[in-house]
Amino acid sequence: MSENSWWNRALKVLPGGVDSPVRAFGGVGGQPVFVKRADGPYLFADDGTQYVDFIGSWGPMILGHNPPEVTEALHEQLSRGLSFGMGTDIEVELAELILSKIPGMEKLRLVNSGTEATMSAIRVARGATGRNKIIKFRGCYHGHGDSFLIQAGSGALTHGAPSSLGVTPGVAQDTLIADYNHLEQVEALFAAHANEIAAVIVEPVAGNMGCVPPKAGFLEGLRDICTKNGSVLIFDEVMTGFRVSDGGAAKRFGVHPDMITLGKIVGGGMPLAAYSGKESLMQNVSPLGKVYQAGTLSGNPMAVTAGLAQLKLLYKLNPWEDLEQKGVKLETGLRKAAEDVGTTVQINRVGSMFTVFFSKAPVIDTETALAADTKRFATFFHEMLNLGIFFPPSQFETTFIGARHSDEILDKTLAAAKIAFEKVK
Ligand SMILES: Cc1ncc(COP(=O)(O)O)c(C=O)c1O
Ligand SMILES: NCC(=O)CCC(=O)O
Repeated sequence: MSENSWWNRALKVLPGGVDSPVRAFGGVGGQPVFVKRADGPYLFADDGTQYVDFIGSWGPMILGHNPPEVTEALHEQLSRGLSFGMGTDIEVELAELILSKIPGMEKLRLVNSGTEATMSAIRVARGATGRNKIIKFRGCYHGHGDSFLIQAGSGALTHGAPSSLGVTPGVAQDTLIADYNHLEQVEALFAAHANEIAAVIVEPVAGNMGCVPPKAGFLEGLRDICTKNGSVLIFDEVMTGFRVSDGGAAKRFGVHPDMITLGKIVGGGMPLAAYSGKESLMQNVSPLGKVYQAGTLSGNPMAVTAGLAQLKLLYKLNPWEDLEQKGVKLETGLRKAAEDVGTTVQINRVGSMFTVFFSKAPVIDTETALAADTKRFATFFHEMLNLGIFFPPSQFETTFIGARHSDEILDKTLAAAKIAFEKVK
């Protein structure tokens, strides 16, 4: 590696060489890949190497890279201008489309990242209830807002810093923690903090400690507890929205929260996210109400164009059943490949989200996720990468299947996995 390689140059100017920790290969070692371009199901590194992309920009690229419908819409919008700082017809169209698809949501506000969406949602919940505390789950990740960097998942878990420095004790004391899938802990927190809890925020399918599905009754139980206690139930669907069904996790599981945050897919690969809620909650948002939230680039026309074009294409193609079948094929195939070489793995999957855990026991919460063998995962990851298959570089992330992962690609992935499992054994 030359002194003047991009990685060496990056290390000199970007902390850890990256703009987001999960890109640094901290959980698997080795040097991160620099990507030059992407097309359909593939990423191309700056040295020209082609990889099958199972990261999908960490979720957004459910239809693969550069669908012509999205690219053409962006070219057209580009000729009209990049940002206006005023309302647009397309933001209204996007809001109408989202609200027509996501059950129970009556109003939304567009923002630039999932982090902004969740930060704003809890502000609304606090404003509406006049209460300060929230409950979040250990190993769930809701972006990097201060209130959420307590026992957080994703890069925080991967890099061994689930609770970040720089979050004041004053903020931290208002975030109560329970274990995912452990309703009794939520009940205990409500018993100990009656009338203090503004909101419970949850990833309806956890994706940031690896993929961990909700146990039967868990989401329903949260719904009941929040209703009983006058607390706001927030589904953070930044990852699951438009992915686990055509109406996200709320529709897939038939449980209806009071607020839903969206990101990733909703922006089609551009910086766009949203928080949504019942009218009674969203009427608190400024300028209608007294909860302030704003943004110079919120509803940016380029981002809205990408999001709108991808969502329209998504509903036209209706890929969810096909994604489920691809998921089944990968899950069964991976399980068989592991069995064939005599290695034990746990494969958790919900629709097109899955994680291969190098673990002997089922993974149902953070404790069991952390019991996985991250060294074996690292070997598996690098073997797959060498064979041209790019899985997320951490045991505690979710692998995303996309509509452009053809049968042939899935077969190639399974063949690679068998070789990789053999090496890990
Ligand atoms: C469930 C969930 N919520 C929130 C976020 C934060 O979104 P962003 O990275 O766009 O700030 C993420 C991913 O990063 C996520 O997976
Ligand atoms: N599952 C984790 C993410 O999607 C986060 C991506 C990032 O922070 O770069």
